[in-house]
Amino acid sequence: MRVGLIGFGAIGQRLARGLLAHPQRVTLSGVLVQDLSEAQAAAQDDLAQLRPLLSDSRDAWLEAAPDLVVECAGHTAVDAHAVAVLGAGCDLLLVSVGALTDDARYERLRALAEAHGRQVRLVAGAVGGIDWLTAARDAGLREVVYRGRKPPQAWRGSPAEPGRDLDALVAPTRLFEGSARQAARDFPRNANVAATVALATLGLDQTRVELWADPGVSDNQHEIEAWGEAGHLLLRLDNRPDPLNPRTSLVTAHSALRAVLNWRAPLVL
Ligand SMILES: NC(=O)C1=CN([C@@H]2O[C@H](COP(=O)(O)OP(=O)(O)OC[C@H]3O[C@@H](n4cnc5c(N)ncnc54)[C@H](OP(=O)(O)O)[C@@H]3O)[C@@H](O)[C@H]2O)C=CC1
Ligand SMILES: O=C([O-])CC(=O)C(=O)O
Repeated sequence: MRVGLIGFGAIGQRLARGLLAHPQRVTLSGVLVQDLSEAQAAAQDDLAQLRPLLSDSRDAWLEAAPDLVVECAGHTAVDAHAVAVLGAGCDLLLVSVGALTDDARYERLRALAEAHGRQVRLVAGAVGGIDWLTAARDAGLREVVYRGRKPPQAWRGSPAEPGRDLDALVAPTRLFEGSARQAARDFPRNANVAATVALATLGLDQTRVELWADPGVSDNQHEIEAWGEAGHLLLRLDNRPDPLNPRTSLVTAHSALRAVLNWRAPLVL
């Protein structure tokens, strides 16, 4: 299977490294980047072999004929490239799940995938339990809450920063309380998982979200609680941040890698 990537940041680099470790199962067809010289500089050591595969031209990158494209670049990249990728006949794995808080975009991508006989899949990413949640949804769910808790510096550059000295926080501070739709829209680099949990369960408007900056934690904590006919789920993950981008959990790239390797595997777990 030929796999193309969009984005070569923390997730893209870690995922590329993982794909290169499975040459018998996947071939990296190309990496679409925004800033070519920055990407060339990032492609060091074991990633140096990727330099010829980096491209800032979507047409040239698509000419390498990926079967599957993994988006790991952000909401604006979904906006810019998802339609063209599906139009070119590729499957699409989205990491920036929060981009689907736009209902029109969601429906457009779904319809395009259907028209081309392709699939859009959403990565589980930084969270777990999505299998239980989707099964419990079919059994009947009443209430779902997602709580995200990260160190203060992980919220830099987000709407929580203006008017707040993140470095001076001495106690856990709630930055947001509301719907998953609003959380994922307002915090596009921190709350994609709010959209993932919501899309797997009660939907973007019925799933409740709290986001916290907590000077007492060093991991990215994700807590999911759900009540329904199938029972009660209480799940907490203490995710190591990716050193390249501390607002992103290190496991996210591995979740994308697992999804790619499972795409056509004869036996999947
Ligand atoms: N589902 C999940 O569990 C998670 C989802 N995410 C999502 O994944 C995204 C990527 O995360 P991460 O790798 O840590 O972020 P990084 O900021 O480390 O890397 C993103 C890279 O994508 C590049 N980029 C941005 N727009 C485009 C574009 N249109 N075409 C090509 N490249 C582009 C950026 O370039 P530049 O620096 O020039 O902007 C940057 O190099 C996040 O923005 C978030 O939306 C993140 C964590 C968890
Ligand atoms: O990686 C994480 O911990 C979660 C994250 O940033 C997101 O959902 O956007």
